[in-house]
This record gives sequence, C-alpha cells and structure tokens, in this order.
Amino acid sequence: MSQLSYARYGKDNIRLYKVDKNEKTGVHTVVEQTVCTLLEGDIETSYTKADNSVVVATDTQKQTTYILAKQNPIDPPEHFAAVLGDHFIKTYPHIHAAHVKIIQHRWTRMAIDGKLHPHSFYRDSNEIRVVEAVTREGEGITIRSKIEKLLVLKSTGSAFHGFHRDEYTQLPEAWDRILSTEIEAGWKWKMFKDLTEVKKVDFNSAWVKARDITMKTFAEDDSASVQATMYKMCDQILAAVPLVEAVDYALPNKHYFEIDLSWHKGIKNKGKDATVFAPQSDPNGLIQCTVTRKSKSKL
Ligand SMILES: O=c1[nH]c(=O)c2[nH]c(=O)[nH]c2[nH]1
Repeated sequence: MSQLSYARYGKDNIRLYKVDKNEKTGVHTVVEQTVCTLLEGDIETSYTKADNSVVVATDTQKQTTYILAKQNPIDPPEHFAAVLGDHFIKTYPHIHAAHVKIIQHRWTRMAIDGKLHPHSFYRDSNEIRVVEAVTREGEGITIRSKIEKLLVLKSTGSAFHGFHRDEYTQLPEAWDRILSTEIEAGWKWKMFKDLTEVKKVDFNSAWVKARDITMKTFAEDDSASVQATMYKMCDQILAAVPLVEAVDYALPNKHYFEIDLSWHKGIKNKGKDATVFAPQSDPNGLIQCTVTRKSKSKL
C-alpha cells in the first residue's frame, strides 16, 4: 500500500567546543559549533521491517563527531564537515551519503587595556557562520557556506522611488530612508572531487571576503533598493572567489516608520525633520536572489 520514498536520519544539535593551547605563547584559540549529521543509504529496512542492524545509531554519530574533532582541526568548519562526511561514507559500506551542517558561534578575543587577551573571549553578536556539506559516494562533496543573523543598519544613503504605482499603492516615494536588514548570505562552491581537494581551499579567507564585501557595499552603496544593492554584493563575491559558483542573499527589509508629532505643539518630525522613528518588527519585506556566473559564449 505504501513505500518509503526518502529517508535520512542522524543527530542534531551536537554541541562542540575545542580549544587549541599554544604551549610556547600561552595563547588559547577556541571554537564552538553546533553540528548536525544525517545519513542516507540502504537503511530502508530499519523503517519498514524494524531491522536495526543497518542503523548506525545517532549516538554513534555524536561520539564520532567528538572523536574526529579530537583528531582533526574543526576550523574551518567546511573542512571538518567534509572530514565527517568522508568518514561516514567510507566507514559504512551501506551508507552512501552524509549531510553535515555546522553552525559556528562567535567567540571574539577580549582586548584588555588595549592588549588582546590570551584566553578570554566574548560573544559580540548573534551572527553565525553556517556550513552545509553533502558527501555522496562516487559523486563528490558539495558545500554551501553562509553568513546568518548579521544585523545591519544605515541611517541614510538609501532610497526607494520609481516603483510601480496603481490603485493598490499607498507607499510614498523615499529619497532618503533608513535601511536595516539581517544578512543571510550564502555561497555555493563548485563540486569537490574528494576530501583532498576540499583541504586545499582557504574557506576562512572566502568568508572574510564575503563578509567584508557585504558590509562595505551595504555602507557605501547609494542604495536604489534592497534588490539593486544585494545584486552588487553577489557580483563582487563571485569576482573575489573564483571557486564559488553561485551566491544567494535573503534580506528582510526591517522598516522604520516616521512618526507624526505635529499634534504636540507643532513638533516637526517628518521628512527632513524626522529624527524619532518607530522600528517595526512585522510585517517586513523579504528580498531574495541567487546570482551565478554568465556561461562563456563559444567564439
Ligand atoms: O528596497 C525595497 N525593495 C522593495 O521591493 C520594496 N517594497 C517596499 O514596500 N519597500 C521596498 N524597498
């Protein structure tokens, strides 16, 4: 009557912390991650026939994550995700694909009296670095890197006018508005043949470039719209990181409404006099795009 169409399973929310202690300098470097591993393969009978012999227990996946974290660097997270995926498909002949997601949390080194502290850190924002890697037996490794929850705002240098108007339109044109968004930016790497290829890539410098381009463009662009500004970000990341095939952004437009205060002693707080605004939590615009390289025409 029914059939299993798709299945994968694993351990989610594996919390992981690793410290590297430089014995010579006494400087510690810390990394904290939340890991999810999901396995695919010949596991159908575990669902349809209660056959647990094919199940690599989710607890085993968690223990494996700890052991491989001890035996390998966990930063950059792209490398560690590929190490985990490679282990699962090579260790278990009936497991044919491994999905590994890693969220890397921020621990920023404290500066005390102007000097970077050797072993004290703080969480400077909710921003996270995310990696989604899929290792498929006989195919290779696909990796998507992401920035999420990077909250930004500019108090001028943004406009939105000339948009389509009809009998449903109420929004006035804006030549100078506040622009605020929570950056979600992703970049998909070309398919890697194997772990050796992955290990050659400098994922950390790509992350720094993508983040710097995002912030610099946000700050410096005389923004005509969220759409136009985000396209410029994608275009620059593709130019800066040749191994990246596609860049995507999802940007909520976090609105700040002007408040009419003229009812109180004629206070001017609209247009060029506006200084006090009401930040809105919802609804918000949501602007998304994916940008890829133009295929080269054959001459
Ligand atoms: O940058 C913007 N893009 C839109 O599509 C849009 N729509 C809207 O109401 N405000 C904005 N702002």
